[in-house]
Amino acid sequence: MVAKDWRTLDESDVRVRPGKGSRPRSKRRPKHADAVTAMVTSVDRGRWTCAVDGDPARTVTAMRARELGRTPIVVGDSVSLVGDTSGKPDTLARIVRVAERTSVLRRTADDTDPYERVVVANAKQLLIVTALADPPPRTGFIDRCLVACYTGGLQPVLCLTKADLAEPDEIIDRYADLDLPTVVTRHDAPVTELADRLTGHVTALVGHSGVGKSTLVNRLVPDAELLTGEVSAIGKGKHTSVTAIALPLPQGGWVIDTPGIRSFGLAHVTANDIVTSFAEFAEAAEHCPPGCGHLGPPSDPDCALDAVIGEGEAPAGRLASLRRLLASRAGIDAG
Ligand SMILES: Nc1nc2c(ncn2[C@@H]2O[C@H](COP(=O)(O)OP(=O)(O)OP(=O)(O)O)[C@@H](O)[C@H]2O)c(=O)[nH]1
Ligand SMILES: [Zn+2]
Repeated sequence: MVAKDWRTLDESDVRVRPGKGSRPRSKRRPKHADAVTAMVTSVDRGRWTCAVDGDPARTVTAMRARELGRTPIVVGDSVSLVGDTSGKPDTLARIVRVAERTSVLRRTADDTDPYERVVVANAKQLLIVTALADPPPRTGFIDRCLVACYTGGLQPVLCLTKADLAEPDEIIDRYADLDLPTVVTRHDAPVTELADRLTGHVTALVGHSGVGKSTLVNRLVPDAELLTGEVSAIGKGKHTSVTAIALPLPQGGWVIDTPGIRSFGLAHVTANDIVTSFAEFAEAAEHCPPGCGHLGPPSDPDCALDAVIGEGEAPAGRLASLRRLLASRAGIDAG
């Protein structure tokens, strides 16, 4: 992946306040020299649960310090805490700083919220959970998740569940040109391969209802139901839907479940943002006409990406895959 300036991804609200992400925060640091670092594991209106030093055994409830104003703080954020960081019952620490994010996932805007807010920060990977049958795979969903990964700075991993019901070959072939790591699971076989891929990392999980995501989470995280239940109970019945929660893996690392997320927001993503993630095409795209959608003829007849294939610098399937992703984004724009 081509290096990007992730500072510009700091804001969850992409439609307004576009310049705020570059405001230096370092000024405040000396004031809180005694702060401890923690990872946000869940959010509930005005209260953030944080794992000190990323240790799931040391959780602290915190509020946002006044000086941060309305700075968004989401699951996965790395924060600095001051005040009572003991984590004892009825204590409250203060979040005084949010570190620059290394990756972001945004949820789509909807009727209740016109902005594509960041819901997960700093995840290294996104596990895209798709059933091979019952429900059948939705490739459009996978494609949009891939775009969210490539433009948000995450490594996508495809997880194909219910392999006892259907063969994975067709879907694996479809993504062959994207070098997409793929894990195939079934409820009657161990999840060792998947666990190995997740251990030691922070991985967000996404999948449609019924694909077997909860089944997987419960096998990967022994106390998952308990942990998720506790968080959901906090804001019950008060317009609160848990959109993300980090659950600790027994051998280290975290999975961030996203129960409230049906799709990721891509309205801010441009065709060029996607092409930039494909190193072999990024340079050629600079020779395209202004505003090129890179889809090739007939909509973009002068697109320079075809020349890369003509010169044998990339396989045709790779460009076809890239264009499928571009089309999936365009589909989002069309509503
Ligand atoms: N045949 C088969 N069924 C499975 C497998 N994994 C899960 N299921 C079943 O699929 C159904 C849905 O599984 P869940 O884990 O609840 O799916 P989910 O994606 O969490 O769905 P929601 O809870 O609605 O979000 C359940 O009836 C599971 O028993 C599998 O590998 N093979
Ligand atoms: Zn082009």
